Amino acid sequence: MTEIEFQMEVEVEEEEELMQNLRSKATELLLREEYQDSIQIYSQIISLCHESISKKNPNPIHLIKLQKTLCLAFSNRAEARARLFEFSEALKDCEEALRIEKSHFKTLLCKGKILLSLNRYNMALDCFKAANLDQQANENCDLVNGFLEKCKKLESLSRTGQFDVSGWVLSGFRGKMPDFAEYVGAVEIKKSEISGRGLFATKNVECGNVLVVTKAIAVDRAIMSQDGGENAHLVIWKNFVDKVVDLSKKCSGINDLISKLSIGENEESLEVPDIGMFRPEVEANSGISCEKVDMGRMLSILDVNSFLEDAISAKILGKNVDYQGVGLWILASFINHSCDPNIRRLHVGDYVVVHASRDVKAGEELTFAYFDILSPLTNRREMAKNWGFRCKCKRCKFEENVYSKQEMMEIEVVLGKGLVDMGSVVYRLEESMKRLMVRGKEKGYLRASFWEAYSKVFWSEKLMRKWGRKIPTAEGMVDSVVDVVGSDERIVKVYLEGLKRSGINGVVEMEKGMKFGRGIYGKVMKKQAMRTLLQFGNV
Ligand SMILES: C[S@@+](CC[C@H](N)C(=O)[O-])C[C@H]1O[C@@H](n2cnc3c(N)ncnc32)[C@H](O)[C@@H]1O
Repeated sequence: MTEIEFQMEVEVEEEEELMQNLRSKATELLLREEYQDSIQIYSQIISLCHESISKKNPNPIHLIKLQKTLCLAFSNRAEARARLFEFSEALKDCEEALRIEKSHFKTLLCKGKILLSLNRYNMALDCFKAANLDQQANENCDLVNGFLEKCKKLESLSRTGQFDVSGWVLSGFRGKMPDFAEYVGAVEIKKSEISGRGLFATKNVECGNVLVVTKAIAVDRAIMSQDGGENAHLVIWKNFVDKVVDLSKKCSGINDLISKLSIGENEESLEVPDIGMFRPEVEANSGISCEKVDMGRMLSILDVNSFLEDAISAKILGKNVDYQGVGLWILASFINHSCDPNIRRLHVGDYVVVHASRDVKAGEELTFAYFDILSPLTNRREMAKNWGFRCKCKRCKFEENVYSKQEMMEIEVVLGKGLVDMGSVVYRLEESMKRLMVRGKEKGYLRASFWEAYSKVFWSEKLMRKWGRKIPTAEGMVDSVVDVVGSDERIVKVYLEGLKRSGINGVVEMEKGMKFGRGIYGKVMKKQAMRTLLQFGNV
């Protein structure tokens, strides 16, 4: 061996030792979940490898070792970056690793998982299929097969929208939560007559059909103690805001989407985004966001667009009624409120499922209720005010008009006092509607507003004995209210109680009950599960 050759061998040995030390350090940091620091060390390894490879005449065996080290460093840096939601950078690292070793098992798994997070189910499937051809797949058979199955299922769900939570509901919400994928059905975003932009149906939609399924950008939840009060709400809100801000800083795609949301002012001048950008399989901007987050604007956006998971979600998650959650579901944020809505939302895990709560015609704006709409106009105005707007829906416009009549005002005042015979409130309202010639849908509007009075009468045998003959039947009242506000558990329960009392329990009546159930839960729930949730009798 010449002096030069000896010198080169020493250098190679020293370099290999240095690499080995760096690799151990980076792996340790990765395992300790100190991703940022591990990224730095992997970057150092990558630079060292590039330097050595670019030297003239490297020893072929050493070159192979360097390529292996480089491939692994790219792969591990991708893993760390993916953990930090730096998906675009992570994908670039995966490409570099796969350029060196086309079928690098670990990298293919990492790339597949990133693509799954980005809702690109088909491309993820290709990655896991390629990984399955590698020798290492034999030792990781269950893992790879699990991913392959998951991709196929999510791809099919995102294409067909045929979600089903029945099994989970029937198991009492125990066991594995059903799989959900992003789904964008027959909808588009357009200018709305209500305010700014809104979501619209592009086809006729049957009651219960799923229109959108989308995952929260961030959500925070807690079980409220009895005396938790204001403080507990503030803690949830703060955690939620922190999560959104953190994500916006890390991912420019998310930051871009959030910046399209309304701050509740000048909505008419806002850009109308193409629905295509919300579809799964679409390449989103997943780069690192360099922009600083404007906290004032962010807080206004979250104030206007975040939703509380409502009571049914608590039921769906099997938690108690003190359970509270707040989240941001971007596509759902384009949906306006109406007191005459045609869709409902159901929360399952981090997903919100939006479905038609009655039959919808192509071109109709899709609206859901931001707050309890089975309440009088004055209360609804108050709730809309808390949301920062004055409701411009058809029902509010009609009721504002009717309330100029003294007798209607008086009925609302009496209802507000509470301690009156609710039968007399219902009777007065029905008589006033006759006198004022209120008909059809408008009757439903007012009955929905005075729901509290109607339901108290229908639930009380005593009041029914006294007023039953003078007021409409429970079935008639339910039909006209569902016609305007869509289904609601409280309405269906009154309907079922009415059937029980009258002893009518026929197929037609139960079919109708099922249709109401589909309006509440959507077609994600089959008959048996719906019966359980609504506590249908022996149907
Ligand atoms: C979640 S955003 C709905 C989408 C919004 N229109 C947009 O263009 O981004 C909520 C905001 O929409 C407006 N909005 C929603 N429903 C409304 C209604 N019924 N009447 C008036 N404004 C409404 C209010 O400004 C509210 O703060």
